Amino acid sequence: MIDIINVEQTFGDRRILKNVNLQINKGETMVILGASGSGKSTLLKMMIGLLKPTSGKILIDGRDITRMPETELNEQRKHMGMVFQYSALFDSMNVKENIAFGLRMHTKLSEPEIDQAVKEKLHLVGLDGTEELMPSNLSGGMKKRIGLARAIVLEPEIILYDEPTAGLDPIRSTDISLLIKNMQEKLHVTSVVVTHDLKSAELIADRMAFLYEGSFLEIGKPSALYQSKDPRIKQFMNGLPSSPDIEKEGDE
Ligand SMILES: Nc1ncnc2c1ncn2[C@@H]1O[C@H](COP(=O)(O)OP(=O)(O)OP(=O)(O)O)[C@@H](O)[C@H]1O
Repeated sequence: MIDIINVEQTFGDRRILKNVNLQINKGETMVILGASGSGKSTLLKMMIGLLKPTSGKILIDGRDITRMPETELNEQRKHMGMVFQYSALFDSMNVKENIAFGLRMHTKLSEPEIDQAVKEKLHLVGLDGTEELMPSNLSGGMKKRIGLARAIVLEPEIILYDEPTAGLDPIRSTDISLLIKNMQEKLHVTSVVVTHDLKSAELIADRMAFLYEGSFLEIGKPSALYQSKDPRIKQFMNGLPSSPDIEKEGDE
């Protein structure tokens, strides 16, 4: 379980996250929604220990990663996979080496075992036989899939996704969302997905959390967000243009 307790983040004099609390249960898919700049990626970076909060705690299975020494944090990260917004593949490595990277870093698997693990993960993401391709020869959707294969290669208990469907056309976006769902069903991982893609969120979320200017306004089943009376949530869920009146109304 991931337990975010009273987390605050300031950059200079800007308070980006304000007293954030969120519990993510084992095996669930939590989707974090919110407008650009609301602090979603900042929170995700904290969950994998890339950024330390200004104050507060982040417990993973009861252990506070914000206070862990680097060696222990690295150990913890082996149980976590991250899918980055722009795939973040190594351009000079082929698909196999990109996926095998974590295995070479963190395990002592033999070459045939690595081959087998890469093959299995490529099969899971529907890209059998692409081991020798270079990232420059892959479409955006394929790169996302390879990013996903790389994130699951160490069979993590937690997968964090930063905008997994960003930059994809609607059909590819649905493909990736279904893949995330499929992965969830097969691997029973705990997933945290940051997105503004509502269609994708609906397909994959067990629960949703709506971040607004650094605070959660609502955390609950998707229906709770769709039925919310808060004008700031209604506006986002209905894709309405921003209006100063809505912000004023929401602050009352
Ligand atoms: N290292 C940093 N130093 C200073 N400001 C930062 C830093 N990282 C993020 N910010 C600021 O914090 C705010 C929240 O950024 P964040 O990337 O978390 O938002 P987001 O909700 O993920 O947005 P988007 O959906 O556009 O990716 C932004 O105003 C951003 O400029």
